[in-house]
Amino acid sequence: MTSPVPESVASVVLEKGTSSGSPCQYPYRNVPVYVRNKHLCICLRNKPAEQFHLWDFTLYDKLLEAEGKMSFKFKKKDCQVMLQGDPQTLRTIRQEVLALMNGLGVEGRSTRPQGRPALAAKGPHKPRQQPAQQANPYAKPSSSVASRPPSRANSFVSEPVLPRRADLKRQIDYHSGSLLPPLHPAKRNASRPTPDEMKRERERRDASPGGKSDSSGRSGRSGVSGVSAVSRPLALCPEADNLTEAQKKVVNLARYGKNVFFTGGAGVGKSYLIHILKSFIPQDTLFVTASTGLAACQIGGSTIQKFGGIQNSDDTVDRIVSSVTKSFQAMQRWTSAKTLIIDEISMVEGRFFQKLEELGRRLRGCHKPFGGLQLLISGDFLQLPPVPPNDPASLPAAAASSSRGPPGIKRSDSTASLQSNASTGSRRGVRKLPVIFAFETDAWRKTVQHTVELTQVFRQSNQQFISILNEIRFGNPSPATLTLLMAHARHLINGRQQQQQQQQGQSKAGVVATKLLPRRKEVDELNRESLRQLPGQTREFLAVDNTGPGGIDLDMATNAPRHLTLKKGAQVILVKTINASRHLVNGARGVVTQIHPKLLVHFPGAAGSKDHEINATCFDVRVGNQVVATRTQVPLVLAWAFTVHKSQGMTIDMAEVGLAGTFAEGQAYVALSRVKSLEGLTIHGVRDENELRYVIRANDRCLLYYENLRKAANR
Ligand SMILES: Nc1ncnc2c1ncn2[C@@H]1O[C@H](COP(=O)(O)OP(=O)(O)OP(=O)(O)O)[C@@H](O)[C@H]1O
Repeated sequence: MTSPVPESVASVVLEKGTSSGSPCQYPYRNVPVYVRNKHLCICLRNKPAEQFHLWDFTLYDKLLEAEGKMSFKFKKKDCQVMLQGDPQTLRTIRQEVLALMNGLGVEGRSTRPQGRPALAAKGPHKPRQQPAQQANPYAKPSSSVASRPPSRANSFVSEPVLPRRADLKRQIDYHSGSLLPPLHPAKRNASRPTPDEMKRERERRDASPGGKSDSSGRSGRSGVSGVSAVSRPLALCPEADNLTEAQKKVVNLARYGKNVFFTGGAGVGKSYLIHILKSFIPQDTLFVTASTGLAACQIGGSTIQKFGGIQNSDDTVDRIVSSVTKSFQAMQRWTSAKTLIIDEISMVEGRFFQKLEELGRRLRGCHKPFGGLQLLISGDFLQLPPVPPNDPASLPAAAASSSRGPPGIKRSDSTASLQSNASTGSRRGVRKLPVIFAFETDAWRKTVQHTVELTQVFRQSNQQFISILNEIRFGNPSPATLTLLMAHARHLINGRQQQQQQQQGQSKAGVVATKLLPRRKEVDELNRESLRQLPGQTREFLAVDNTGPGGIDLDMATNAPRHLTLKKGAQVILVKTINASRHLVNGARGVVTQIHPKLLVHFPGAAGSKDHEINATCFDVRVGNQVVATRTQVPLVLAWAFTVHKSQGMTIDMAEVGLAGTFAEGQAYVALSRVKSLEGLTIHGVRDENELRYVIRANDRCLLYYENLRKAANR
């Protein structure tokens, strides 16, 4: 029996079919809704509670979080329940219902549609029929179509099915807006160009002025290119109107089910694009992931390991397959996914990427790369590299047997890495292997069909600063750049200038520049010490965690701290967008102005001059559509200092970058590119231009990769 949820109150509309065929709606405002005794109960005023037995019905539920709406369709009773209320309440109700149905072994379906549920106008909802060609996930694929796995008693989700490319395309096109209706497969084939036509089209484009950079847009008019429809106007979300041509190209390739890698320097809008992609790809088959928990948190996804149900990425593929197939949920993710987004690919180790590709094929029972999953990959290989894996030869025998990399990887002979991760390794007596980037693997070559380079920088507007950062990205700063950067080095500033600079830094109502440092230990110490030195009382904020059945490490999976101590005057940064229209966005810097009775923070960049009250908010850890764990905490962290790794993906108003101890290629670039302007930047930890030159490093193989990319684009 499930415990009641008495505090769940929502506005309810019951829609019941009538004998005449037209449905009738019965609205009720703010009534208790809860799950009890295997029923979804709705307490109606002056009436017996409406009870929907979860055993009897096939249930299709829809949750529109942004609009605070959810609907359940009880197919056998020809009835729909539409709920409107606080998203958190709706989520709780939904989780209760689904958990109970799961326990009961009731069949149902969870969907997250793109549009509003047009419940009154339409007849009973019919789930889209999927082609029944599920492969046996337990067997190595011998052919693309295998037998269906035995159905599971405890399933509330219909049998997972293999996506077919044609269905995937149709679905993406359909959901992306009315402007792009589903194409008949025959028509699509008719419009698919032959290699000769493609060649002619390329020549035509190259001959036209500006044709190369504009391939996404005008080329489509000829109707010859494989992405011919790309010239159609986009009907996605309002932000899509602002997309650059290159960003639009990514969107259109994604709409056509292509595997795309979109890359570019810091601040070119890669994460922004992911939000756009999320707005039109069907949510029930889309999984948004990133290489690290923090990066995943920024785009509302999970880590790639979490998606794949991978406990230890050093394990062999055989071992991972055997553990994943024991987890129904992990299997369900692998088989129900049609599109997988991977952000911050630069930090995904090549051997692991190769394993993922094999896992995709084996677990989905399909010989195509990644088992036919559509991959949308984002990142910049000139930013932070992957952590080098352990050398199996230096591990104890048992561990070593599980760490051998998969075949199909082009061995790199050297990595000119500055990484002293070797030092971490050697501390434990474990050697590290040279890093292999994802783009160096066979899996990459087989999978990635299109690469789009985004070049327009949005984070910075000053052209001089943009070109300085570009030089740094490619590890090749000119003498003029080094001189200019050294002018921002703190130790060169005499006392008076330093004081002025501090005053400038603090002119924004007590907010000081955030220090970006290479190592976590220094960062923790600095934050602790700065807080200790502040006078006044402290107030503690403890997170309320729900780690879910998997016992997720919420420190890794969310940006919110388990334990936050604040004082009046503490430097803080918002780690979640709480009100975008008032610029209270993830990354906004502020200073605490009151801790009792309310927590007030002044954000100089926010709309309005008043201090803003900050309350605890819920951080969801999602795997695909499902919230698997939550942390409720005040969305702030101390911001005197941050690690460079943690800052990847952030925009920071004022930063003081500590370059001493920089250990990874691309690390200096990530740190320096967080600020919007040179005025917001101070550098320390380097004494002269030679030292500065030394820490600005880019990986040679990545440089070559981008050089080849440019050559190919210009060809
Ligand atoms: N087409 C666009 N129109 C307007 N603003 C944009 C556009 N694309 C990106 N931006 C803005 O540019 C800023 C940087 O974008 P974003 O964080 O997505 O860059 P990024 O490429 O992911 O950077 P990083 O590599 O540092 O993570 C954000 O404030 C974002 O809102």
